[in-house]
Amino acid sequence: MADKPARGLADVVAASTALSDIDGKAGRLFYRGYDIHDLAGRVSFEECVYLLQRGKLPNRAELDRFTAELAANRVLGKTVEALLPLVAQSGTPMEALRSLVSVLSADDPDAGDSSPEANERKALRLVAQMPVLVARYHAARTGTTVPEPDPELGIAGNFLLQITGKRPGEREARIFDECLVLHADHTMNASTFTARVIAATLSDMHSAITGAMGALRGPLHGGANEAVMKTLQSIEGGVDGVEAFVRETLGAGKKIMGFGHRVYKTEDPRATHLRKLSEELAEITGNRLYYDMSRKMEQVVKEVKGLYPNVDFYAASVYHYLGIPTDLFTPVFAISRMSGWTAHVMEQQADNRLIRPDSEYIGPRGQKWVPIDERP
Ligand SMILES: CC(=O)SCCNC(=O)CCNC(=O)[C@H](O)C(C)(C)COP(=O)(O)OP(=O)(O)OC[C@H]1O[C@@H](n2cnc3c(N)ncnc32)[C@H](O)[C@@H]1OP(=O)(O)O
Ligand SMILES: O=C([O-])CC(=O)C(=O)O
Repeated sequence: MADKPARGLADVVAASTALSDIDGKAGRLFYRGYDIHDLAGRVSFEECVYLLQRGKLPNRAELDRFTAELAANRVLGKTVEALLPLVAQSGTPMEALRSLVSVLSADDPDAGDSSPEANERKALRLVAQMPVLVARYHAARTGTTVPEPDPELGIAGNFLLQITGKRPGEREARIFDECLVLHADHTMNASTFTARVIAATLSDMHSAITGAMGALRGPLHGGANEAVMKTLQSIEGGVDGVEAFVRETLGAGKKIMGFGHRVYKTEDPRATHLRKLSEELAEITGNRLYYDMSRKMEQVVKEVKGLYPNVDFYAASVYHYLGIPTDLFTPVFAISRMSGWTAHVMEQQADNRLIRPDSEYIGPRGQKWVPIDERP
């Protein structure tokens, strides 16, 4: 007989990883041993991708080569190009993009090859393609065209350029770059676990990433950033309406998106940075509304329920201030997390064993089969 399951696998150690580590009590996060507080604002997203996928921080020459390879792979193949206009008319962005990510494998020159070398190339391509895919998807659904990438800009700057149609200010590009670094990896979160389960059957990289996209979409995971923005926009009376909204919502036993975390029992260290970035953008844009509402909401939720904001909470106002449409917030999360997912797939397959836990049977036993015509 199986043991009682840990509900939601809480506290179960499901894999070994050298990619990231969390101290939930102290509110600390590390990528390959580097404290997120040391990386945020200091390394570019490209350096962070290299760190996760290749195992070390790159030196100048390595980074230049890697950046050039990423830029060379910012293209979509003919199958995705053909399907984009059709898929862009359907469902939500995450549903459409999940399907399109799956289609990327049709044009991948390494399709059918899951060797470590092929996986490394696929991992780089997926990180390079994802921002272009989101921008092209957005253009297809709005009937606009995407500006050519600017060779002077990195992944973050080019994404803002392609989504807003305007060259971002230097500070805005750096702020978004920092957001991508902050979201890159996070131990055994639901989407990463999904990717590893798929990878552990020795399936292919694109299958694992497609599954991860599906898991990220839900509002209990990456979908929360979009939900936070919608919540802020739904509150009447701006800052003055926040307290009543929070008390009413929590009083009714409902959740407020962007708060709480399975692992952090204190402030999520990424929220510390995102709060500062939100405040800075409130100043730059001259629009403090969503930052001030967020501060108030944070204070009241803490007072009433003792919960802290997670990564999705201040990411919402930051992305809004950067001019990103609300329904693309979760795709933006995927642009960043692609680096972690792909690295986890490679790590899983480098030392693989099928992931197949047990279950506790709670149904009836001793049932007797009855012919179909005699069943009540
Ligand atoms: C990138 C990310 O994935 S970060 C997380 C993004 N998700 C969200 O922001 C959604 C809102 N938050 C939540 O739903 C949860 O905090 C999760 C899903 C993140 C973590 O879930 P779990 O560890 O399973 O905690 P669980 O949902 O059981 O919550 C424990 C208690 O705190 C309460 N709680 C947790 N989060 C919240 C919240 N955001 N609002 C109100 N109450 C909450 C629960 O109602 C529960 O209370 P109870 O013991 O009185 O019933
Ligand atoms: O770790 C988790 O459960 C969710 C999270 O914060 C993330 O994926 O960044």
